[in-house]
Amino acid sequence: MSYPVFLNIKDLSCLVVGGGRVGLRKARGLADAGARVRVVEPKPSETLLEMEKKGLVQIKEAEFAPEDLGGMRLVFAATQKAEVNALVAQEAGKRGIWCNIADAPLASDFFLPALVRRGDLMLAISTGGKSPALARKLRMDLEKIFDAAYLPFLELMGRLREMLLAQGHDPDGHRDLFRNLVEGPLLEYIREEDVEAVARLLEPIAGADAMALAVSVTKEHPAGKIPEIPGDFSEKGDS
Ligand SMILES: C[C@@]1(CC(=O)O)c2cc3[nH]c(cc4nc(cc5[nH]c(cc(n2)[C@H]1CCC(=O)O)[C@@](C)(CC(=O)O)[C@@H]5CCC(=O)O)C(CC(=O)O)=C4CCC(=O)O)c(CCC(=O)O)c3CC(=O)O
Ligand SMILES: NC(=O)C1=CN([C@@H]2O[C@H](COP(=O)(O)OP(=O)(O)OC[C@H]3O[C@@H](n4cnc5c(N)ncnc54)[C@H](O)[C@@H]3O)[C@@H](O)[C@H]2O)C=CC1
Repeated sequence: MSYPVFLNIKDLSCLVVGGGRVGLRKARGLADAGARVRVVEPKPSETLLEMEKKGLVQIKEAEFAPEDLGGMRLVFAATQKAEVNALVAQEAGKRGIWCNIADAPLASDFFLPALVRRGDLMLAISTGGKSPALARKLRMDLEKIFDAAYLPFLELMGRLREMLLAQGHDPDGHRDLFRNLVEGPLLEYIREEDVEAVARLLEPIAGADAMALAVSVTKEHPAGKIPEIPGDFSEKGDS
């Protein structure tokens, strides 16, 4: 039985051993979450070198050596060689560093879910390592249900909550209000980019600011478009 968490890894030093297809995916996810990513890879690909140019990762062009683990908090063993991955895991274990092993789920300290991201909304899917192909398929199914409109929808809910909490705390009153908003037609109006209808729903809370709020949320985040979201590979379809 695993324990799900959302880690704050901003500025955390993370090591990816092996920058092939899998290592690259892990490195990208880490960089998108703001980690300091080092990749140990004797033959870096063009894509990996591009990432280094953009300042997303730092490459050490060499084979893994245990001293690479110095100062690291998370490590990903992602070479195609089982014995190298096992060595990485063993050395990380000695140092108390959490390790993800690409070819040995059961020996890993943690593994990664498939992700649907819509701004701060994040759905994580795990099959406990039984079927990554199923995790990927479910991710694609969920992307259709949780479409781009969820991004402005959640932005708006966040702003309304801020406004109300600034006016004072009233947990009981707020609960009903927020429940009605998330269960009502607001999402549909955002999807249709119907600014007037959104404003009408917001009026009881935002008063004179309702229209400005409705415009800013729908114009800043038009429902039809998903902006580049850190950590979002979901739109790329493939893994
Ligand atoms: C245990 C885990 C460890 C970890 O990496 O954290 C792991 C392990 C392994 N994956 C393997 C294969 C594939 N992995 C994918 C895809 C993803 N794999 C991911 C996670 C995980 N993979 C962790 C468990 C997650 C869970 O299920 O709970 C995802 C969700 C997230 C991510 O990696 O970012 C990402 C989907 C992202 C997306 O698309 O949204 C595909 C799909 C494809 O490419 O089409 C295939 C081929 C099809 C298949 O095998 O199912 C093999 C080789 C098996 C072999 O040799 O045959 C192993 C090793 C083994 O099982 O021994
Ligand atoms: N966890 C996951 O999501 C998945 C895991 N896998 C497993 O992940 C592993 C890697 O798969 P791919 O990325 O497709 O392989 P790949 O062959 O594309 O990449 C492996 C990389 O490791 C590098 N490497 C080899 N020896 C090294 C060393 N001593 N030090 C540093 N780097 C070294 C190679 O130069 C190569 O670039 C395989 O064991 C595979 O079974 C495969 C698919 C998905």
